[in-house]
Amino acid sequence: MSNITVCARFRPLNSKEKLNGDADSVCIRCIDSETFVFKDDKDEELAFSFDRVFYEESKQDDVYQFIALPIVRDAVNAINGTIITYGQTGAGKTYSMEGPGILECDEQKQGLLPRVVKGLFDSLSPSDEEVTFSIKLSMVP
Ligand SMILES: Nc1ncnc2c1ncn2[C@@H]1O[C@H](COP(=O)(O)OP(=O)(O)OP(=O)(O)O)[C@@H](O)[C@H]1O
Repeated sequence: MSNITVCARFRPLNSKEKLNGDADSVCIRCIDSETFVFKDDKDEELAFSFDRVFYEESKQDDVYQFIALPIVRDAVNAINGTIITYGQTGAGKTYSMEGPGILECDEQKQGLLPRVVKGLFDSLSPSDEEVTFSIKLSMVP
């Protein structure tokens, strides 16, 4: 795998979209876990491939395991990593990064941020007394 991993994630339709009948106009068709087909307004189909495509039913933990866990493991060995979400408003960036609520939410729905913090502390080996870990956290709102 290259140094940069690029994934696509589709969120489920919300209740308003379902009421509007938007399910009929979904223009994405799954091919496999790396490729989807996008049907444009001229009904032309274009295939797009990524390192991984997370479809509507994907779990927060699937996203963590694939994207963030390798970065957490590297971070413990002093290798920098960055996770960036990109997409239009309402696409699910905050949900993927934080979950439905950063302070309280169902554990299964926790996003990358709380999982990374937990993963980081879980990865530190307390048995090796020769090694000192220093963790600094900064956030850009
Ligand atoms: N994978 C998902 N499963 C269930 N609900 C989701 C998912 N992704 C997003 N949502 C819901 O969709 C709505 C919009 O998501 P979110 O706020 O994360 O979008 P955003 O990309 O951060 O938007 P903005 O750029 O406007 O801040 C929220 O109500 C969120 O809970």
